[in-house]
Order: sequence, then structure tokens, then C-alpha cells
Amino acid sequence: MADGKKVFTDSEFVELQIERYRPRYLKDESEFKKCTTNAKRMNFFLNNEKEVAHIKSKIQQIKPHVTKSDVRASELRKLGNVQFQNKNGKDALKLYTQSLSFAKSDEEVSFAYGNRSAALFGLGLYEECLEDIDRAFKHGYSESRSAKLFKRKEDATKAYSSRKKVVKVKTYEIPQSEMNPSIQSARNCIEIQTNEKYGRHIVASRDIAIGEVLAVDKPYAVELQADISSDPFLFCCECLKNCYNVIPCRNCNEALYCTEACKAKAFQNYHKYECLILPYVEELLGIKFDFWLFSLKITLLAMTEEKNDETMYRSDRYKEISELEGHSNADPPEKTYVWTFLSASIFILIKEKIKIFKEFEVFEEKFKELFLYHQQVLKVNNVTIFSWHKNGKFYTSVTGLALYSLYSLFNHSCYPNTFWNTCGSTMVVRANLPIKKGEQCFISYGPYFADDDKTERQERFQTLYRFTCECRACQENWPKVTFSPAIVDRKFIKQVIKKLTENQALPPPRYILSLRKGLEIAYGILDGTS
Ligand SMILES: C[S@@+](CC[C@H](N)C(=O)[O-])C[C@H]1O[C@@H](n2cnc3c(N)ncnc32)[C@H](O)[C@@H]1O
Repeated sequence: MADGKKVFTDSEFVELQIERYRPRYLKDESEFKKCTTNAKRMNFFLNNEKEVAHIKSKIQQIKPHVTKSDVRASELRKLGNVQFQNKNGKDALKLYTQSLSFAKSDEEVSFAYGNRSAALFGLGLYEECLEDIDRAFKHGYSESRSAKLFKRKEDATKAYSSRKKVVKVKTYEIPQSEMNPSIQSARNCIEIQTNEKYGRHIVASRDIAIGEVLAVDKPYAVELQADISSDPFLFCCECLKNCYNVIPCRNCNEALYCTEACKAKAFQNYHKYECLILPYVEELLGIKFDFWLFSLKITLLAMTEEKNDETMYRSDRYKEISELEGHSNADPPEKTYVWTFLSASIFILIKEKIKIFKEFEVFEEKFKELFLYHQQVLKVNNVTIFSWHKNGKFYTSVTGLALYSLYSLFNHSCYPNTFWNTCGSTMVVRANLPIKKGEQCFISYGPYFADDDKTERQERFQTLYRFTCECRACQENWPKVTFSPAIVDRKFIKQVIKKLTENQALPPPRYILSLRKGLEIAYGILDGTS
């Protein structure tokens, strides 16, 4: 709880809004149900002058939260100093980064970099320390204090060069000779097929062995998630890379990047617009909902992207995103009503603050359509990215959301023959069962048969994805396995495998084999040996 306010999850918030707007919905129900496209739904609210005037006046009354302030930066830096003196290096690092994100003048920016370099040095992050020292000097670090910084630079350079080389975890890359000729992110062992039952789906174009890589997919876009368990000060907003010395946007204090290149790319493609509404969203709606911001980002990318008519299925192009499944007419109308109303409010905010439609005048109607459509696409296709930390024990935290074009073509099975993991935001899909040529390659959208009862799983698939799963585990109603697959503990894995092998009522040996192989690969990746 922050500032005594209750913090809602996104779905709690939407449920609450449905309750709140129910009387209004019941009045509008018959007219709203006539709106069969996203643009018509948006216009249901946006053509209502009284409504628009009310939202505009609400926006005018908002006092945007402060994004840059040297006073705040200095306060945070001093708090950082206290933590640093108390040898709480990580807390100091976080406060110095916060200070940096608020800093306005070159002087305050240089102090924040300078102090953060000390915290980085203390944590043994010498490369990052040296980068921050250079940044401090670049921003005119005061000459009277620079002796300390020169000394730190010398020490960090020495420590860095004498340190044992750290093996960096590398993502698998598909060798040139194995690249798929028609799918940008795939290996030459799969193809895209379409049928009535499954829509588009992925099929093995040759036999695939356990552990083989099927795809290395890069996201079309990502959204850093300010989840309670994650730390937004340690990840790049553009690529979700873990980074201890992030650099802030020059205008706002919310976007932080791992490099100048990521910062420039984001600014050019979407952040120069997004940045202008960030200080208002939470005040306007009562929550800063990741899906809205993510949808806005994708809509902006769609508007700014250069045309590319190549026939290959690409992961770095909007065309593929524009064709993803969104089940646009499948939500209960009451939910769609509330969702659209809130999106229309954001649309008015965008129009008021970004003035984007001066630049893209002809796109206004398209923008409304896409803004809602992308939210629907995200509900069906978004992937939550976790990051692994090794701090005594392994643990994971949510880093962000990502939208992948190729991953989005894999259908679900509760007993899947592939699994995925990520390195940064790059997704690697591998086989965890042998897959015969012509067989469909399935992935799990969350629950495996071992996690939840069939009824629970089927309910979830119907609500979120609108299909009935007919995988073998569902057809044969395999029992739930009473363990949580906490693959973070080797002793625990051994117990799990033992239990699975002993109990004849449990799944077939193929599954055990694949579980073991999957875990070995996962460990290999974590250990940096794979
Ligand atoms: C991420 S998309 C997968 C690609 C999709 N088939 C397409 O044509 O774009 C998810 C959607 O695919 C369909 N789907 C996924 N798994 C399925 C399955 N096992 N059986 C039938 N439909 C499935 C559902 O409509 C679901 O909402």
C-alpha cells in the first residue's frame, strides 16, 4: 500500500469498474450492443459531447505528478548517502538511480552519476562504475570534487582488469545454415499451417528431437512491469535487459534504459509521445494499467513503422501483429463497455496532451480501432517475462510483458511438446518431447495438466482464449500432480522425478523423460553452460 491507498491488481480494478458502471451500462446496453467494431465502440463514448467535455475538464484539473526536480533529486541522493554509509549498497544504488531520474540540471545529474558510481564500485560492478564515472564527467562533475572520482576510476579500472572473467549467459542463436527460409525467427524444422479447428498453428516439417530449438523469437514490443515483486530500476524499458546503471529519459522520470541506443530508439519510435501522458494516466483512471500503455506503444509503433512488403513471416514487423487473434467480440458486453469507456478516456488524454493527430490526421479513426484491438491482442497473446536472480537461492520476479509474433502462432496443450524460456526478452522455444514430422507443435499457455484440474484449466481457456482444449491429458482426464514444479531446487527436482517414476497412475514415461531434459536445459541456461 502506497500513500495509504489500496493497490489493486489490474483485474481487480476492472471488476471494480464493472460494478461501478453497471447502472450506467444497463441504461446504454441496447445501443452499445449495436456497436460491432472497435471504432464504433470507441465512438459510442467519443461522440457524446457531454461525456467528452466531462473527461476534458477532469484532465484539466489534474496536477501532473512532478517528473523532474532537482530538489527531489537532491533529497533522494542524500537518502542514498545514508544507505551507502550504512553499507546497504543495493538500497543506495536504487536511491541514486531514483535521484538520477528526477535530476534536472547537469549538476544534479552529474552528482547522481558520481554517487552511484561509488555504490556500483562497492557492489563489485566495476564496468558499470566506470561508465557512470564517465557520465558524471560528461555532465560537468564539479572540479573541486573530481579528485575522488579520478581515484575511483583508477581503482575500478585496476579491479576490473584483474577480476576473473564473468561468463555471461548467451542466448542460443540459430546458425545461418539452419535458418527457416520463410519464418524469420524459426529454425528450418517447422512451418505455419492453417485449418478450421486450430486456426494458424505450427507443424514440424521434419522429426524433431528432445531439446532441439524450434525458434528464437525477439519481441515486437515489451512493456516493463512495475510489479510489486520486480524492480523497475534494474531493467531497461526498451529491451528488458537487466542493468544496474540505467539511464533516464531526458523528460520524464519513469523510463530508464540500459544504453543511449535503447533510449534513442524508444524515444524516436514511441516514447516522445508516451512520455507526455505518463504523468496523467494514473490520476485520470485511478490506476496505471500496463495494458493501456503497452497498447498505446504498439499503436504508436504501428503508426511510425516503415512499410516492408517482404513475404517472409517476420517478428519485427507490424503486419504480423495486425493479424493476431484478439477475439474482439468475445468478452461479455458489460466488460467491453467498461474497457472501452476507460480506453476512450485515455484516447481523449492522448488527443489533449500529445496532439498526435496533427501529425497523423488521417489516422484518428484507425488509431481508435487499433488502440482497443491491441488490448484484445495482448489479452490473448501477451507473455509475462520473468527474470532469474541468484541471491543465495534462485528466485524469479516479473520483469515485464512482451508480444511475440511467432510465439503467438503456437496453440496450447496441457501436455505440450515444446517449452519456452527467455534470456532478457529473447524467447527460445525447444522441444521437450520427440515431435514427428507433420505433428503440431504445442506450447502451454500457463497451466500444465499437472498444475490444475481439467475443469479449472478448461474454464481458464474458455474465458481467456475461447477454445476447448482437446489434448491427451484433457481427453484422458489425467490427474493433477500434487507438487509445484519449483525447478529452482535440485533436491526437490530429484524428489519430483522419483515421485513421478514411482506412481504408475501418473503420466507416461515420455513425460518424465521430457521433464528431466527440460530441467537440464533450463539449468544449463542458468549456469551459462548451454
Ligand atoms: C496465441 S493464439 C494461437 C494462434 C491462433 N491459432 C491463430 O490462428 O492466430 C491463441 C488462440 O488460438 C486458438 N487456440 C489455441 N490453442 C488451441 C487449441 N488447443 N485448440 C483450439 N484452438 C486453440 C484459440 O482461439 C486461442 O485464443
